[in-house]
Amino acid sequence: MKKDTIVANATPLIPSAVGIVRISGEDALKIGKQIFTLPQEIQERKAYFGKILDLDGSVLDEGLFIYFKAPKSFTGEDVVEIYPHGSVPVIKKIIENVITLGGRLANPGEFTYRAFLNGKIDLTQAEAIADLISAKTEKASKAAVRLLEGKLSEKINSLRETLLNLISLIEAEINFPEDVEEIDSQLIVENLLKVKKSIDKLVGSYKKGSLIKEGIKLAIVGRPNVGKSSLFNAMVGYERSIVSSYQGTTRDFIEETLKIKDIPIILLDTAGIRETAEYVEKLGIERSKQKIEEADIILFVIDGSQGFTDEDKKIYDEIKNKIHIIVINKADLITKPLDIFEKSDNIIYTSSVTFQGIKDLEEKIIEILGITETEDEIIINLRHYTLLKQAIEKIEKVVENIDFLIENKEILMLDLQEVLNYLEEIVGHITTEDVLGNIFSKFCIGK
Ligand SMILES: Nc1nc2c(c(=O)[nH]1)N(C=O)[C@@H](CNc1ccc(C(=O)N[C@@H](CCC(=O)O)C(=O)O)cc1)CN2
Ligand SMILES: Nc1nc2c(ncn2[C@@H]2O[C@H](COP(=O)(O)OP(=O)(O)OP(=O)(O)O)[C@@H](O)[C@H]2O)c(=O)[nH]1
Ligand SMILES: [Mg+2]
Repeated sequence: MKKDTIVANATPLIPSAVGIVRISGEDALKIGKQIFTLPQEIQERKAYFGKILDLDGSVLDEGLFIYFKAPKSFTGEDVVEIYPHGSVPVIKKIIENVITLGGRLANPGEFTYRAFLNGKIDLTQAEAIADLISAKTEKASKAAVRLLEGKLSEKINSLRETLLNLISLIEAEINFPEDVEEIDSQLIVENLLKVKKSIDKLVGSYKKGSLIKEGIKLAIVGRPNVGKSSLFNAMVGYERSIVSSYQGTTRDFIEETLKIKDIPIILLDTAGIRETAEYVEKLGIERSKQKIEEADIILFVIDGSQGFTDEDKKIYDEIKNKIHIIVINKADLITKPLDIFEKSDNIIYTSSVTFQGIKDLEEKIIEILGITETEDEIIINLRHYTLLKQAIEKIEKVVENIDFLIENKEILMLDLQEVLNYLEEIVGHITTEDVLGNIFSKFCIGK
């Protein structure tokens, strides 16, 4: 079946130095030749400078033209790229003309989808492209690039091989019981545990992966007037939140994003929690409590000059089971450390006046999250995480029931096949339309 030829801008439609229009499909070159002045014979993968023509032959712009001959292109199909200046009307006109000449506007993610269908990239690599484009920090882009380079695929493929070997041994025994040695369950268990260990490690990296990708929600919590908003401002670096000596200054929560050691942080200033609040303040306190629920870490702030009051204690009891750091603020007003918490490693003294302790607090946040530098693969994708978890669960069941399964090799086969399927789904050897639709619909046009 002949696939239609698709076209889209590969660069955003905003005024810029240079833009790219990408055409992919069987007619890419035929169409491209009608809208660009080229020599009679052109070579593939060579940049040509020339005029970009309108359909009436008039000149739209001058630019570059590159022809990537199938299958040596991003999509694996014939691809033509036209590089005009980054002028919005020019780019739009080129696309319109390509459509008039028989092309069709690409759906979001369709170039990448074709690269996947044509075996140029696997599913994890396609997902990596989306992650790379949307990465907000260098750490996130590095993790995505490793995925794009196929590092996860390599790992998954080597695990698949181990499973396939096991499956073929068992299959041989089922089909030719006379000719092959009986497999002992020890060997199966050993191999499965080896596979499980690798998967465990990947699964364990997901928390870090999602922190790197999505950021960390940090809520500043405490009773009124302890200096939450002052701390918030000190951390974001400007007077974002209103500070005053009046209790109940912050009514609604306030959110700002910042980076600590290249990790995106969503910092929340909340209303001081107290019981004797009036109506509007009460609404704010309700919101604070809701934000506490959603936060990854709580910065529990007390006023060092007043010590640990009964009111503090009440709030502390509500948050102490969540990951938290105790911030003893207004440290400039005290001369000796408070001896209120027996022995917690998670106490930091800060002052929003002298800025003492702010750096330590930031370091403590990173330490508490356990984000250390590693070169190991990091799972940044929920789909991968879910499938890996399912694979682990199945392996555990098999190991648990190995005595039964070794006597019932057909069932054992099916179980191992199921583990294998989870891994195949990750790289995209087995997929449903739904999964693919879901993945590629998240792309932007032109990708
Ligand atoms: N101009 C331009 N820049 C781009 C892209 C693009 O499509 N066009 N990309 C789009 O995402 C990324 C690069 N991805 C690409 C991947 C493969 C091939 C390619 O031509 N592959 C051939 C030849 C490989 C080779 O010579 O080693 C192949 O795989 O056969 C091109 C771009 C980022 N930069
Ligand atoms: N000396 C000193 N004063 C501080 C410090 N941090 C805050 N303050 C003062 O404490 C008062 C209350 O500060 P805020 O930051 O508004 O307190 P809050 O916890 O946000 O209060 P609510 O929004 O009412 O819950 C203000 O007068 C601040 O100037 C500090 O580290 N040292
Ligand atoms: Mg406040």
